[in-house]
Amino acid sequence: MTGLAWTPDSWRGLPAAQQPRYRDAAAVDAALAELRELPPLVVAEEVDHLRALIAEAAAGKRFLLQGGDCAEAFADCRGAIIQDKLRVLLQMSVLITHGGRTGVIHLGRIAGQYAKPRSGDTEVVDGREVPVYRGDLINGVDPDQREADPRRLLEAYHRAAATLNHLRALVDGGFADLHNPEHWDLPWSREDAGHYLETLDQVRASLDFVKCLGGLPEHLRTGELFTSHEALHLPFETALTRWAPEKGAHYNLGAHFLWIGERTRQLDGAHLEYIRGLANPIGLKVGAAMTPEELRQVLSKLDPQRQPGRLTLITRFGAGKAGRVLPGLIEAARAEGHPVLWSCDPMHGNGRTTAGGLKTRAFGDILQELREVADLHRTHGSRLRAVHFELTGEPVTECTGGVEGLDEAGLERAYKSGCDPRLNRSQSLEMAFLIAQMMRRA
Ligand SMILES: O=C[C@H](O)[C@H](O)COP(=O)(O)O
Ligand SMILES: C=C(OP(=O)(O)O)C(=O)O
Repeated sequence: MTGLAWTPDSWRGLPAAQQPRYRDAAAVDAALAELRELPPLVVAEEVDHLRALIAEAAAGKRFLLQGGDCAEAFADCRGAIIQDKLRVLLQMSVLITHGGRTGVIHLGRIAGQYAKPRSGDTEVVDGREVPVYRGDLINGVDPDQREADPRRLLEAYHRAAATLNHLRALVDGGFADLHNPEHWDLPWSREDAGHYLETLDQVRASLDFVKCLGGLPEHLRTGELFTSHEALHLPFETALTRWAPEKGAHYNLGAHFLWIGERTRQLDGAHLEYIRGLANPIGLKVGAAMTPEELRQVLSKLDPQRQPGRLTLITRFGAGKAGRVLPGLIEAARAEGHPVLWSCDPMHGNGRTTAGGLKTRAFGDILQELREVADLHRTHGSRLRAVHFELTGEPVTECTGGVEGLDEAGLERAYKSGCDPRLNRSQSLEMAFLIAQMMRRA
């Protein structure tokens, strides 16, 4: 699996973008040494299982739903918040399953999504220039806590472990049971819910029917949940990388799935070097600047064996831009024979800042990109079998639009994200209804 001369440390010495600068190098080394000894958060068997499921999605037999916070906050490592995140993913999953007549893989941006790449090194808060917030793994969102702090490396591990422990308990304890009525309280009035109610009634009827037949088999009843985060902080990720002797391969066992972001995917950079040797299924963000030739080179680096389930290409172009770029990329992947899973992240190309300085995204732009990308795949003989969203189960006000008609003036009401705006629960569910409709029509 590993390429020539790859080791978990072979990225060192290559240019590594977006790495924090710490003042106390000895404290970083001590934290990393401790991390290397701590138990892994996931096991290689689960990772292999996810890779097999992703291979099925790429072959059109499943659908991958990846979603969660932009930047998980340590302070949000709380039962109710974790439960809300799981609930919204599961609700979306049921709608997509129903609409697409397909099994859904649940992949949270959760239990480790603590590091953020940023456009600049500093920002101005209340008239003061401070280092930019890079995620709780590195510094604090509070402008007085912006120095990179090595103690956060261990804190991140422990918060991720606690989050994952709670998620596993919820799933094992039946919270993920599709029949559970608590999943089905919609956040809208009957009027607002409009024609979604009809779909919901059909979903309910289907679940009742299955119940009459004796219920779903065990493996379908408790939805599995996998974890993912951006592999950004390379020393941290390396410390969570383990040799699995029974598999003869290296795995990052800090999450089931890791991805490389748009800002760190340089061909000769440290991030691609690090990730290429892992046995995990991996993702790569693909922005509008990616050329077919560059994609060919990336594919041969990350998936030389053309392994099903290995690579998910997560496009993030912005509404109105996919038509110019995507057909060439689809053709390049096909010509090279890579069995990639195509995913659409309609969030990261659609950000803008309001006059009042809040980062937001419009529900309409997000939906437009999703529709454009799905159509382009269809017309170019490819298939979109995955989506990637920044979302939360909480009633935040960060993105505009949706059934509730949130406008810019309403954003300040409950704006919580430390970095980019997320779909709230209502907007996430509406998006799932619309994805389900799209799939049914297709
Ligand atoms: O989530 C993605 C990036 O971290 C984020 O969009 C960067 O935001 P910035 O341009 O404000 O730094
Ligand atoms: C930073 C992210 O995305 P991108 O690399 O696509 O900008 C992200 O998904 O958190």
